[in-house]
Amino acid sequence: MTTGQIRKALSGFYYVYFEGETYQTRARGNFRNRKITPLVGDQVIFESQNSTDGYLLEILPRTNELVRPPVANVDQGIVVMSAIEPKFSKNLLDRFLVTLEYEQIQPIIYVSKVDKLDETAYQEIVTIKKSYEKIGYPVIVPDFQTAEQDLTEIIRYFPNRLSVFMGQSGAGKSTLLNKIAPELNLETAMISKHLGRGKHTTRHVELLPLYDGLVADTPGFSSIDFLEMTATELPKQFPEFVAAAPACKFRECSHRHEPHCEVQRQVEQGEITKSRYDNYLLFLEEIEQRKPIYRKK
Ligand SMILES: Nc1nc2c(ncn2[C@@H]2O[C@H](COP(=O)(O)OP(=O)(O)OP(=O)(O)O)[C@@H](O)[C@H]2O)c(=O)[nH]1
Ligand SMILES: [Zn+2]
Repeated sequence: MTTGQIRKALSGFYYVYFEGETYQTRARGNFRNRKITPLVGDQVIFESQNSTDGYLLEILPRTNELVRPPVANVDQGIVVMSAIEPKFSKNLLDRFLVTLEYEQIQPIIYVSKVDKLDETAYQEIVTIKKSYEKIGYPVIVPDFQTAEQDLTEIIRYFPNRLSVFMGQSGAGKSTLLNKIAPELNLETAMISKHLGRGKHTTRHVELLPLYDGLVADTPGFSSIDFLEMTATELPKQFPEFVAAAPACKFRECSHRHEPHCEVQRQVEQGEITKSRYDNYLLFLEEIEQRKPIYRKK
């Protein structure tokens, strides 16, 4: 018995990596009955006499699991946001960030297509970068003058981590990944949207080695609804609210109507970015409206 990691799942087989070797395994019958589906990224206990006839015996506890792509134990999400075409959306960015925080995945923000901006629009992106860095998020914006992609800045986040790229369609995910690792030739693999569309392609995910880390060859969710999060969990996904909350008068402050709310005070003072707070209110409303509403007639 050995502990390894599932790096690929295909047609009922799980490919487990252990010390430089890959073992083809299946889930044991009694294992399947427990209704746990093994996921790529899982740390597993397996047994194998050779490289093709192994069995999965147990899945070790996960830190998280994504549905799209189906990957467990994700360490970081590279959120690719295009500066233009499609237009930069703080609403979308905050959706990604909230979801990643909820899954305990470290976000890295990368802004693409800045070479298409004029000086004024570029400065707006720089302002946005500063406001998110103040919260604690790494934001990578390529240099305007040279339009050089400073890849070293992003590459240093890869070692020893499992990364998933995400961002809306056309944001530049495959373009970026191909620049980072041309040898992976991900052009086709990353185009997830084409997979489900009538082509008889089996949807599968694979973890590929990249700069001493791993990257999922399929990008993450492109649009997000907060299906599981509750209204009380939402403010906990905004690090700057979490930092301010101990100074709120009420312990479970929703930072909305309560008096002596530190979050609202910091928004008024300009210490917390207004757009973050406005998006928080929008998301809160979305979560609340998800529940059935009973109205008196
Ligand atoms: N000028 C410029 N164009 C870019 C940049 N990044 C991506 N593009 C272009 O934007 C388009 C979309 O880029 P992709 O890399 O396919 O985007 P994607 O996020 O993988 O898109 P989906 O596959 O739809 O999810 C392509 O035509 C790219 O050439 C950039 O930094 N600058
Ligand atoms: Zn408050």
